Amino acid sequence: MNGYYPVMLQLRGERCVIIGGGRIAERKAIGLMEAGADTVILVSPRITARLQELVACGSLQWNCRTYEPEDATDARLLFAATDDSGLNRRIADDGRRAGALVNTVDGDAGRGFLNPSVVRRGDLLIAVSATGASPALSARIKRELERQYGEEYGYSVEQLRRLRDYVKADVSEPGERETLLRLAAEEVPIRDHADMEPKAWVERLRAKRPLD
Ligand SMILES: C[C@@]1(CC(=O)O)C2=NC(=C\c3[nH]c(c(CCC(=O)O)c3CC(=O)O)Cc3[nH]c(c(CC(=O)O)c3CCC(=O)O)/C=C3\N/C(=C\2)[C@@H](CCC(=O)O)[C@]3(C)CC(=O)O)/[C@H]1CCC(=O)O
Ligand SMILES: NC(=O)c1ccc[n+]([C@@H]2O[C@H](COP(=O)([O-])OP(=O)(O)OC[C@H]3O[C@@H](n4cnc5c(N)ncnc54)[C@H](O)[C@@H]3O)[C@@H](O)[C@H]2O)c1
Repeated sequence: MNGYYPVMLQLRGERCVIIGGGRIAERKAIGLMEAGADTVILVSPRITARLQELVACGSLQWNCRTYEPEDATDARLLFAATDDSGLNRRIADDGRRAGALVNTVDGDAGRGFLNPSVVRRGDLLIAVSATGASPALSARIKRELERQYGEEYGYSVEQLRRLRDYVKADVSEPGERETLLRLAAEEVPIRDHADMEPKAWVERLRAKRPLD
């Protein structure tokens, strides 16, 4: 076991702090925003043009200066994303002392968290990691998954969620609930957008494979 444990973090309302403003900090910032993080703070004397645009439209806060240890205080996630590996190590130590989860972009992968490569299709989120052995392999597998799981999965997962809410409220027998939800998951992706009303869908599933 290499010690890595995958989780899905809910970042709404959580303070995410990125130290550095280069190409890699930009990728981390965009990944946070795609996840719906609403409190993202950049600390760097220089930032990329794309990051400047995001600051200008109010999506990110930018503290235009070099790192100070106080930046690590109260961060839920802290990214040490400068081009100075000694500094990245100090940032990571400060962050851990302050109780933050820390990502270090330059290879100090033994502690803290790593970013996986991500495919998003609405509420379907597929994350791939080679846990530092090969980011290039993670990116390649992501491209393969993007082809296999197209945009239609976004709509499908939305419908599956509605169906599940309906079934949880309306089907009391646990075995029947599980069978219906498993059969529905096997039907996706849904290409025909007609009649995905949960009630009608359940009726069709029951007709397709009658339940005891
Ligand atoms: C998945 C992804 C997510 C993201 O960054 O958000 C990510 N790297 C991506 C791409 C990528 N990064 C690099 C290449 C060039 C090929 C190569 O070097 O292999 C490519 C390929 C490309 O660009 O296609 C270079 C690189 N990466 C790290 C170092 C430092 C080191 O290890 O020493 C260096 C060397 C720098 C140098 O040479 O100086 C370190 C890390 N990169 C990680 C994640 C973590 C491990 C995840 C894993 O193993 O799965 C980890 C440990 C820490 C972290 O950053 O969390 C993102 C995919 C984006 C996508 O989805 O398309
Ligand atoms: N994780 C990955 O996927 C990955 C991929 C390639 C490279 N890297 C590593 O990431 C590092 C950063 O790469 P980059 O392309 O973003 O570099 P870059 O040179 O474009 O950016 C470095 C940033 O750090 C900022 N910085 C420097 N000193 C600072 C300080 N004291 N306080 C605050 N900010 C400071 C600079 O202003 C700049 O914005 C590289 O050195 C490399 O080791 C990681």
